[in-house]
Amino acid sequence: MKKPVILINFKAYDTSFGKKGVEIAKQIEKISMEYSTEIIISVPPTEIYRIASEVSLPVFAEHVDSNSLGAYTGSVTPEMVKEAGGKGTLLNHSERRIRIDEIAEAINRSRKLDLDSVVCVDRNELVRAIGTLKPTSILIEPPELIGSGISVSKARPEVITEAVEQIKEFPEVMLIAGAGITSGEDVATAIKLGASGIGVASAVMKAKDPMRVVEEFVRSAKSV
Ligand SMILES: O=C(CO)COP(=O)(O)O
Repeated sequence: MKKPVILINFKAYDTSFGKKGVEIAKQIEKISMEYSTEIIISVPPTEIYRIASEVSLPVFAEHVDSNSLGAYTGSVTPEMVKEAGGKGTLLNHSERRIRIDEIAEAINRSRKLDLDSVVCVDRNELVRAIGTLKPTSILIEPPELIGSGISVSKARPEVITEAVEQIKEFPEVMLIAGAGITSGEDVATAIKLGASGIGVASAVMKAKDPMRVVEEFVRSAKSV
């Protein structure tokens, strides 16, 4: 993962899959190329293969299961994500919590497969505990701000600065921040507060013109 990290989490909006999902991914790819900036997208499991085949962006899973291969109906494992063309995974998103032992197992399996792992945490108290597991990155997101349009950068800047302090114990782990990011200013502020980048969903996936929004985010991230 390269700084500034811009991670767009597709979630499960009506724009997140099928033709619309591919269309948004292609628009994001255009901006990524134009500004020579890596943009990571995390997409639903059904879309990993299709989107990874259509664009050159790093495609992440929004979640993986940590069970081994075998008789586990419905599971999506790191091995499957890798084979589908994925480059990494989100873990423990507020909308998809998993246990700490599952997080540890998923990080280790991902690492062995050369997949990046981004572990979401909802509060500062978890940064150290997750940091010891050495994921590629920790994404801190106060849940009450997710999807609110009120950004963590403006409403809870101390969450970012505290997490940035705590992550210093783990120099190989990046700290990114998200929840309610809607403007270029929100992106720039998060980075100025010490984050290595941002995670975002609704401001892009629900936008009339997602390309314009992504362009504003990338410009702001690069301007810091
Ligand atoms: O959950 C998020 C990204 O993982 C943030 O969501 P919003 O950008 O919609 O607040």
